[in-house]
Amino acid sequence: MESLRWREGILEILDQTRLPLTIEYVQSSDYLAVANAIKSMQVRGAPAIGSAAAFGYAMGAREHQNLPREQFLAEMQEVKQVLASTRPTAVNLFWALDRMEKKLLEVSHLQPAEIADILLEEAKAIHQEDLELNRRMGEYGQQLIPSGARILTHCNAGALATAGFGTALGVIRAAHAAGKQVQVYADETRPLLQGARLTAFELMQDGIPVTLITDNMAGYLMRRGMVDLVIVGADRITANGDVANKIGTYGLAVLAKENKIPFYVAAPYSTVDLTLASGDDIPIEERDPREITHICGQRIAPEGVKVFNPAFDITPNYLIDAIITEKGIIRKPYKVNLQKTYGEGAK
Ligand SMILES: CSC[C@H]1O[C@H](OP(=O)(O)O)[C@H](O)[C@@H]1O
Repeated sequence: MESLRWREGILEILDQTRLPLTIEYVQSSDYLAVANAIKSMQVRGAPAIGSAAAFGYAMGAREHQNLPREQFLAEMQEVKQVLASTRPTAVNLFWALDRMEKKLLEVSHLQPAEIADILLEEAKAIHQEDLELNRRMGEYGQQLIPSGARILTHCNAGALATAGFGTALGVIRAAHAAGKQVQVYADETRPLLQGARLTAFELMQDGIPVTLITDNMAGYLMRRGMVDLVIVGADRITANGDVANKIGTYGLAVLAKENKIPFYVAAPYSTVDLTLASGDDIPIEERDPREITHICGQRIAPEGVKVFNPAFDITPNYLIDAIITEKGIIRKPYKVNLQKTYGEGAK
């Protein structure tokens, strides 16, 4: 099951708002449709958002390819701005758009139609690269997974959040494939239930033992010695190793520290943002109050109740035991080791 796929000139997006009950690919015919799919979370998950935006940018180029070059280039700035305005926290969105714009500028001397073809190939390359990175990350990360491990995870950092295989779930898949008999506790992850709807779905499809719990049960399991490690994804990792991830991640990290349980983050280079010094600098998306007052369209809270709905939180670096990447396992001191791995001049 792919979060998105390019089929005969059309971007098909798996509508994750309808999973797991309905498996439906929606066809996005233009970049505005892709922007709406990102904003409405039909496609979600940091790397998947990056891929979708890359294809959206390429589709924008195709839509405008009959314009004179100067007008074409001007329109492409609007395309980038619309896609960049969809969600603020996952840096993969901006990483992908910057990479697409860089490619555009490299070939801006060509005819718009030629540029559009080149941009489509770049979007395909971003998508394929993410899949390859996830598999590499999985191989490195599974070295941290003892046989028989009972793993707690939060939200969905699986194939549905990426171009395939997953980041945190990619590590779990690789451990399972290596014969390590892992079992997973999946936080349901209020308010949008990515854990209940997506992670449980993915792991059951793969035959990986998964038990669904509510978010407020995590502490109970950890204190009772039912969890050997926690592994989550990320939406942005800053230069000092602070991590933005789905709301509730910070609480899990505190509970893990309190119970002396290893806490791991899995993410590719496109999630690392060395331009930000710390997690305090990461914009945190606030979403529609209806995501909290309603479930499946059914009101569960009083009309008019005040709501606060931050979609992410920040886990400070001292609570993170290792960051699993496609280049290996990164440990403290994160500022030094992230710079060494991803900074200027890194190999
Ligand atoms: C592999 S990154 C997945 C990451 O994205 C999720 O957020 P959302 O579902 O709102 O896009 C969550 O933070 C996951 O850890």
